[in-house]
Amino acid sequence: MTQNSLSIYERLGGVYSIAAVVDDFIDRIMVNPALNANAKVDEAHHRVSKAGFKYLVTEMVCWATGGPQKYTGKSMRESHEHLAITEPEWQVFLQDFQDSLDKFQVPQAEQRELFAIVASTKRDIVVP
Ligand code: HEM
Repeated sequence: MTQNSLSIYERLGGVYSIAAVVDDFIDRIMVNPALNANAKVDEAHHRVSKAGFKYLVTEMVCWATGGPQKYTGKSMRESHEHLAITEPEWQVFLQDFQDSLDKFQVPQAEQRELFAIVASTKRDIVVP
């Protein structure tokens, strides 16, 4: 199998690597004052357990990158529409994501693919 035929899940190093990045990323966003300035986000971030949140996001990223996991949480629209997330909040979220990917030295090609996956969910998450 050549390098290019590996799924992005495999190129990232599978569940252990993905879970480590998600762990760091969720630690950033759950305490980010710019995101918690949205009262609905702040309420939800303090209601849900960090461990459960990390579990669901890890499951989803593994599934979305071609891993064997199945995502068992709610749809992106269902889990975010009550939060009224704005474009500026989305940009703050993306910067935290960038910082986590850089910290773990995820290569540029994989970063581009991950940002494309994230972008594909935007219309279900950000208010128009
Ligand atoms: C690609 C982008 C995103 C992904 C993949 C994602 C993923 C998830 C997942 C898997 C859940 C749990 C769903 C469930 O409970 O079954 C969730 C909930 C949540 N997300 Fe996101 N999310 C994204 C963007 C955002 C943004 C930009 C924010 C803003 C800070 C945010 C804040 C939250 C909050 C606060 C919850 C808990 C909602 C509640 O239980 O009331 N998410 N997200």
